[in-house]
Amino acid sequence: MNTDELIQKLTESIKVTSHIDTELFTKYNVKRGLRNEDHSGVLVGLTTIGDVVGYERQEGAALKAIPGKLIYRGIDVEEIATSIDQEKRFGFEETVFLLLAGYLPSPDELKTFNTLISEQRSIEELSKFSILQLQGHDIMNILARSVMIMYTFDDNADDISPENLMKQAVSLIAKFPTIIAYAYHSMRHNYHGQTLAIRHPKDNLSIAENFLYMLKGQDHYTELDARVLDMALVLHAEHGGGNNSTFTIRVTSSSGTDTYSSVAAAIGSLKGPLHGGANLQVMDMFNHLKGAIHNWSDEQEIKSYLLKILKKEVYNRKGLIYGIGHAVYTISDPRAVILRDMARDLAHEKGRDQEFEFLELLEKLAIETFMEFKGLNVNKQVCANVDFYSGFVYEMIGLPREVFTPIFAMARIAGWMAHRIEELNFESKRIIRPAYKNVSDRKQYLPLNKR
Ligand SMILES: CC(=O)SCCNC(=O)CCNC(=O)[C@H](O)C(C)(C)COP(=O)(O)OP(=O)(O)OC[C@H]1O[C@@H](n2cnc3c(N)ncnc32)[C@H](O)[C@@H]1OP(=O)(O)O
Ligand SMILES: O=C([O-])CC(=O)C(=O)O
Repeated sequence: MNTDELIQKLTESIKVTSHIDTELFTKYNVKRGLRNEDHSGVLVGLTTIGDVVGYERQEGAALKAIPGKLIYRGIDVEEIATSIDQEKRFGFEETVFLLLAGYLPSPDELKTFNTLISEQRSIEELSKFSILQLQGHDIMNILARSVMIMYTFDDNADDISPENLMKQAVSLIAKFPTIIAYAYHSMRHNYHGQTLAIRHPKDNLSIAENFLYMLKGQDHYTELDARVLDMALVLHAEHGGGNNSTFTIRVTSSSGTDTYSSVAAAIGSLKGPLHGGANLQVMDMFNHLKGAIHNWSDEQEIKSYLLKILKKEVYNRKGLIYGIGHAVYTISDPRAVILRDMARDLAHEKGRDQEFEFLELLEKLAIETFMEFKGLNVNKQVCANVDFYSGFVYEMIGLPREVFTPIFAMARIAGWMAHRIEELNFESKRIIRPAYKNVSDRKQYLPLNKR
């Protein structure tokens, strides 16, 4: 047997080794995906950071779907969004402070915090050149590797004392935009023959402005672009302990591992197309649908195509409509509602109303088609999630698709670090170690000469 044949044989074994009867989950009362029958999540922890609300639990009755709410440290994110919008100021730094400290900063605290972030943006020369040398097209992957490089250059990398954790949190939050901008330019230079532009971060700019500056250069972004990005960062900063990447940070932190290993793991989780990577998938799907649908306002044509997607007959044959559905939200994801309004206004300004109307119609028809397709098999209402409009918004402010998911990480690093700090510091902490029931048959060991 040659090695290719062996790989083939090993691959075929997956059908057998990975087969587990679905009814066994019911038999042993195993909650698939840590989810209850009614789709609500199995309670695995307590937190004081984010609260994600999509339904009400009524005594002795089924869950009641309600419009989604997202709360950061007790404060409704919609209130934060409204306030920064009305006051025409940047809100991500304040949000980060709120998530890390548990309260809103005073003007003086915010000013000092902005200075602290500014001071921490630069990457030491050695790490910078190591990052620039990293090969690869995927910036999420480069970001994860860059974070591991930071471990090498941190003299206190393994110190998990509260003070050091807070210092590492601020440093990572400040450096993520720099790393992402460098990684993007390096990728562009290496693979697309473009000029290698390595800008020093600028003081006195908000995180959103500095990222746009580092990515696009002076005079290549507007005040509105920066405000839109800032709002997106505020909306993506935190989402409770149960989302896949934050749970990853909590699981890895509970083993006592270092910050960089834990954050790299979370980046890997967020990249997944069912999680943060969906913002890219939505745009790919949208671009496909723009070509595949002849009449962008023909509801019948659109619905029959979406049905084919769900039946795995067209597009990538995965059967998923990206940007639709959520583990917690039912009637609405509050972030998608805000991003949809932003997308509408921006599309108007950029002369892309027709595309926006098509995307908005897709949202409505995807939900209808999904409910009709699933019929009685799904006892849950679905809605557009945060990823449905974000890519379109980023595209309109001139951001390249390669940074869509990294922007999510640039915001979520705040929530991740708040959860890591909580996981390592609450009194009743314990290593996260659930159980798996083994459902295989016992077999006798056969000596090599008898096989
Ligand atoms: C930042 C974020 O992570 S937001 C989520 C981003 N991800 C996406 O947009 C990808 C598309 N959406 C999905 O895959 C899902 O809705 C998820 C992963 C977000 C949530 O999945 P689940 O927790 O399984 O959702 P839920 O319990 O509501 O699923 C009910 C059923 O509908 C299916 N379903 C849910 N959403 C979709 C969708 N968009 N397209 C097709 N089928 C879907 C599920 O696979 C599940 O099918 P099953 O009963 O045959 O197993
Ligand atoms: O909560 C989830 O499962 C996914 C999500 O929306 C997020 O992490 O922002």
